[in-house]
Amino acid sequence: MSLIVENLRIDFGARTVVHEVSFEVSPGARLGLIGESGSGKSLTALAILGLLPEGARASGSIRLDGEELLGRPDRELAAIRGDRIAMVFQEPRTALNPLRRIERQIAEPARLHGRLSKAQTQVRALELAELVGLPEPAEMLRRYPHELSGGQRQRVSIAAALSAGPRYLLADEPTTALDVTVQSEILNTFDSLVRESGSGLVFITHDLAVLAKIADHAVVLADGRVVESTPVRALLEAPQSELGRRLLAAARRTAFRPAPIAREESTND
Ligand SMILES: Nc1ncnc2c1ncn2[C@@H]1O[C@H](COP(=O)(O)OP(=O)(O)OP(=O)(O)O)[C@@H](O)[C@H]1O
Repeated sequence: MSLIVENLRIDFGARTVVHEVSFEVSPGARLGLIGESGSGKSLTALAILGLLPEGARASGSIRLDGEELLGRPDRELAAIRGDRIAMVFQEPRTALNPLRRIERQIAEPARLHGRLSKAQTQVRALELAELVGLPEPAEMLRRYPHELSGGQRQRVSIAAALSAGPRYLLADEPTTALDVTVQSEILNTFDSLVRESGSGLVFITHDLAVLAKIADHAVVLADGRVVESTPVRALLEAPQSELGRRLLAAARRTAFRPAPIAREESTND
């Protein structure tokens, strides 16, 4: 049982943006995809979900518990999304439907995949809202996304992603769009929930300090290529790639910088 990405390549016409990327994650394992902006992290995650943008062509292999996903019709991939693999996106504002109450969005994957009655759905939504730390959860469930803060919206996205109990969870920089004080709280909530759920995690980030909190294994991407694949501890102690060394130096600078400066940089991100 695992999610295996093998020699994944993504092209836009004649331009190759992801080159022969391979990694594997099993339920309960925590893998981080780390690289600078434009290195192909998001496209790799979108390829796994079958959600690549128009014009992108993927080749290689993506196997979910033994089944090939690449080339599967969208109808079949849609049945897998949210159920066996779920994703938390960078920007919760766009990930949520503005016209639906929070309760419906949180429980949507569980309901869609046919596991719960209406009454059970309501109970599950409340349970998840409490789990992800939404304040006054019963009242929050009646609101619409625009009536929540960015951090609260991201908590809703995390609850929705975990709702159907997916075996694998992809998270694309789920805290970068948030204020720095909210970031670490949400990261902690996310971390403990994923641990409890036992889902396999693919966590995307450009920040080694964040990666160190959440992942056990790191796949370092530069210009769409894997330049290092190693336990996070080894990456923190002795990075083997040039990019690994740069990411470590950047993480050390952030860690020793006074808080107000770090906050200013983070909101400009
Ligand atoms: N729709 C598109 N059409 C053409 N090129 C694209 C498209 N989407 C992404 N790319 C290119 O593919 C490359 C990888 O993009 P991707 O979004 O995966 O990077 P990333 O590592 O997730 O970056 P970031 O950290 O900024 O989100 C980039 O060079 C980008 O310009």
